[in-house]
Amino acid sequence: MGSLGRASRTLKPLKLFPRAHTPSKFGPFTSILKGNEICTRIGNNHSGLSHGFASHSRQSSEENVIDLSQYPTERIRNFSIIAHVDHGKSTLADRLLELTGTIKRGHGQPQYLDKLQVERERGITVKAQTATMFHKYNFHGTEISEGQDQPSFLLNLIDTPGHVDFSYEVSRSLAACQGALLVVDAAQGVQAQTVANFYLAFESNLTIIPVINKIDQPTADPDRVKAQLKSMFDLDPSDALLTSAKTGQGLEQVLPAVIERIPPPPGKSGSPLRMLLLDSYYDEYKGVICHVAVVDGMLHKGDKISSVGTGQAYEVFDVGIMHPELTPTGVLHTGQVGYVVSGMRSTKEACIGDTLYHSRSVVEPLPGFKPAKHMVFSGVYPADGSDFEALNHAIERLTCNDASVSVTKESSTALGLGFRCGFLGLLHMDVFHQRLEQEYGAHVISTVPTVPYIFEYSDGSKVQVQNPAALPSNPKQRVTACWEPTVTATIIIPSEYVGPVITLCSERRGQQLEYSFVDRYQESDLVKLDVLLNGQSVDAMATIVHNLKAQRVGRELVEKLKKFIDRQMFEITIQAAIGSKVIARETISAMRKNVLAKCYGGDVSRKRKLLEKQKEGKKRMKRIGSVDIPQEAFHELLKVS
Ligand SMILES: Nc1nc2c(ncn2[C@@H]2O[C@H](COP(=O)(O)OP(=O)(O)OP(=O)(O)O)[C@@H](O)[C@H]2O)c(=O)[nH]1
Repeated sequence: MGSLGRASRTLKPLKLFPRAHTPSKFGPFTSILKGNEICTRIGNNHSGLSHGFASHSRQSSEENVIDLSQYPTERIRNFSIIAHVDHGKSTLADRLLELTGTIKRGHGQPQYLDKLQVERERGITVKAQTATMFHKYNFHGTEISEGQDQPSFLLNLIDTPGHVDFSYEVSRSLAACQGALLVVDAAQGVQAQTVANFYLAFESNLTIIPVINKIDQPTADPDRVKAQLKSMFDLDPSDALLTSAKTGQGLEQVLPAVIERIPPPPGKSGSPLRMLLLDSYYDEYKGVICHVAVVDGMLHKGDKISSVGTGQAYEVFDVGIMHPELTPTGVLHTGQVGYVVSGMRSTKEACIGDTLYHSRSVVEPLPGFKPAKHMVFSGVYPADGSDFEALNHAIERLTCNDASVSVTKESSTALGLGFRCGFLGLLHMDVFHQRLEQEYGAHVISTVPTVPYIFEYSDGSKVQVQNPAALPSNPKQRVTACWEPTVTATIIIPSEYVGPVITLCSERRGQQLEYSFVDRYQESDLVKLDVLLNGQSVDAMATIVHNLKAQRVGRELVEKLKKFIDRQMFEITIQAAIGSKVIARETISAMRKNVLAKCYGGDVSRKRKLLEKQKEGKKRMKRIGSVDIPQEAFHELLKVS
């Protein structure tokens, strides 16, 4: 589809905040923002500082204060919060952290887990973040004897991004979870990323708890959203939690639902250690800090561990949980999610999806993650050619925290040495550039983004081209065929947007393969079935039926009516008709009133007169058609289909 223009994706407007500190170019800088309780650092070359926690682990005197041995797998729940963009994941995460006392209420920093500067400026989550919470809860209402405390649960919450460009973060997060809160905006309802994230969770066999959020909005329509959840995902509407992360309404149901409905992690504590490397980032002082999920076994500080991916061995210097900052615990048990510092110095050592295990044991590697699929490629060059090495260093550090970017070195006659980077989308590319600048002070020039093409040359060879410079200037001379990536997409939109969307698609050379209504209207042979009483159509009884069923329905209708309409002083004909064609008919004979009953004796002419009068009356009533139809007849008609 050609190189992608910026307009092809909706980017969130950049909210610019005054920058109190301008990072010196590629040099270290540290600024300290103070919240009510937690002091968070941000900075450029303390890449961990960009997460707000790397250099701010809790005091080592706190080590072992949290006794993780109290949390066997039955008392652990690992869950992600997934949703479409802006449906309130991070705000809900804030409330849960407050509810469990993990952060102070009114900590002064909304969307606490959105720690990157780029996240705060753009108001979107780009990195999944884990936080460990502790919550006392009476599971299944188990009886608790007097003086005995409610059992405490260890809950690992992973807040994930909503934008499609960061869905790699979502799929990695789900690998550490057994359940997910599927948050849906009560006014907007199910959106594109709700569907995509639902299927990610569904395919990972996670327990999905629907949370209809923002119920405080005047346009909230939770019933409509429940119906969507049922029709699109077959989620039971009665399972949905109704919340407002803004006002706090309904939040008290969330953690009980997490504990009751999501199963504990399935790992085996007696088996040799297996840890899944979920994420990593680089800290100037500690080296690479790995986020891990302990699938089996147990990890202690001082243990020797090895990587399946690289075969290298390390000693564990520090181990702990994110509560919500790095909190050393000295140990991690089966099912727990935490961090490990083991002296890895380069990003190449921390391969996301890798299995870490005790050096002398033999283990089956964990499945890991599918490699990221790069959709957009662009060249990244230092603005000043002499800064190539510094840029190299910065990109290496940043890719440690964003494993979904592919990087290869390249050179350009005009720009010198640089890198060709693959991204998951244009927003991803934009965010990567912004992070390079904000966290590493790198000033870069990026080339026009392009999708990967395939070219076939006259010698029969096929090459994937991610850089226009790789093509000969007159491709016609040597290129025999070329291919561009396409997708077969299903676009679901409200009818008022159909026109503009079709225009947009055709502008992008999209071909419309099929067009249909989601609520599945289809051409049908329908007829109006009239009910006539004494030849007069009763509009309230008319119905629209399929032509094939008309005969049967018509017959049933007239039979039912015959049972429910009382005999009257005149004959009643009941007919079912399609247009002028009568398809069923019944008759209710007249009641014969004995008008001569009081006529004792008397002459014949008087009796005849009375009978004539009766006949006239019947005719009049029949003509007017005032047939009394009891209420039940209408009810019974509803049952005919
Ligand atoms: N009225 C109302 N607004 C809410 C509620 N929850 C969140 N918001 C607002 O919705 C906006 C988006 O909230 P976030 O928590 O950042 O949403 P998110 O799903 O984490 O967004 P991404 O991470 O970018 O996908 C913010 O302005 C919140 O203040 C709610 O329950 N009611």
